[in-house]
Amino acid sequence: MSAGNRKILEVLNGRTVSPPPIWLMRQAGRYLPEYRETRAKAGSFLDLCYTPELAVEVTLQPIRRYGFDAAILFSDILVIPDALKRNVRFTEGHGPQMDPIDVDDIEALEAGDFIGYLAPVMETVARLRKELPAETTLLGFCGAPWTVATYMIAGHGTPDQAPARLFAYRHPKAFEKLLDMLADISASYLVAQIDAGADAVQIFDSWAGVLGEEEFERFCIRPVARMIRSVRTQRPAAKIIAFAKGAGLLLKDYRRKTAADAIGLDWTVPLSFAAELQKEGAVQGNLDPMRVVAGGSALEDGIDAILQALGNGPLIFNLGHGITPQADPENVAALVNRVRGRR
Ligand SMILES: Cc1c2[nH]c(c1CCC(=O)O)Cc1[nH]c(c(CCC(=O)O)c1C)Cc1[nH]c(c(CCC(=O)O)c1C)Cc1[nH]c(c(C)c1CCC(=O)O)C2
Repeated sequence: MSAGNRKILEVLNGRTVSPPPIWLMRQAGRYLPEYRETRAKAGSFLDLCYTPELAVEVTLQPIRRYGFDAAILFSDILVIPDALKRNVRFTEGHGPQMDPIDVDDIEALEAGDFIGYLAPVMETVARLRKELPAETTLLGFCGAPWTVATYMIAGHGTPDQAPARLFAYRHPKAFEKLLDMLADISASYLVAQIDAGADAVQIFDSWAGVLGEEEFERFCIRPVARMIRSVRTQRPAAKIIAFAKGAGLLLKDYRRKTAADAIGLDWTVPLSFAAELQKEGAVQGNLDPMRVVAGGSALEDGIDAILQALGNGPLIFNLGHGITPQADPENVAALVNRVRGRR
């Protein structure tokens, strides 16, 4: 089977595939016992990301179990600040942490040989492309500049990204410089993943939803548009999914101005609006991850509503955000079967 038969690439080329192809954000993760087993063998979470043998194994686990149409490289969006020497660490129960960046640090920030530093990630991508079934699309990814910057500024996750919003108002020049730098190195990082064998890439802007209209334009649309232009200048055939969680009505602008091949939708996007967005190109989403935890009719009704509203256009079936550790693996099997029409 040639790459031309990979269903997700079909959809990214604007075609309708029926039933729609499916993968899940965070499909490799703690809800799977085999993930927890491999995770226990790695030292830290970053060791797992930087050990190709283990990263390949956890990427393949959900493909073996469910036969998803895409595998997503196992890594994290915070490998970029890690490569920028921000001392990133993941401690049990605390989420990610790193040294918070200030104005002077931004002036001094140098990309250095970040691609060399991230060579294990590219090796994971290359090994995956060799090991995956021919019909499975391999997705690379990175964080969008705004979302990565929120962690770099606070030094950890926060409920509303107040530290980054405040920093952006107080130090607009330094903040813009940080976003531009992240856009440029993230574009190079995506190009390196494509060269290593990724068929398409997704840009995660998980914190887009905390911004006002003007800030969304400056901090999300502008840098992501810059990244996509840069990737396409270097690799004209690149296929790109952009996921701006919580962007709501602003998704129309987001699609037009970034020119992404598909836009990811979270579960708060009304299906009638999603159908309107779909008239302008492919969409991905948008089942509430809690429906997968609930199972039963909550799961079935959620799936059916999406298929009914979006199944007759270019759709990549997905969740509206990552699957959570509480999800029952049996419910994921039921989800895949129902989307594929094996009720
Ligand atoms: C914001 C963000 C991060 N990482 C990511 C985002 C954007 C998407 C989103 O919003 O979910 C993206 C990400 N993180 C991970 C992947 C792997 C690929 C996949 O299966 O989707 C991807 C695509 C693995 C991971 N990244 C992380 C885990 C869990 C850590 C573990 O297994 O010990 C996994 C499987 C850790 C992580 N990494 C991050 C946080 C906030 C956390 C801690 C929260 C948590 O524990 O769930 C940053």
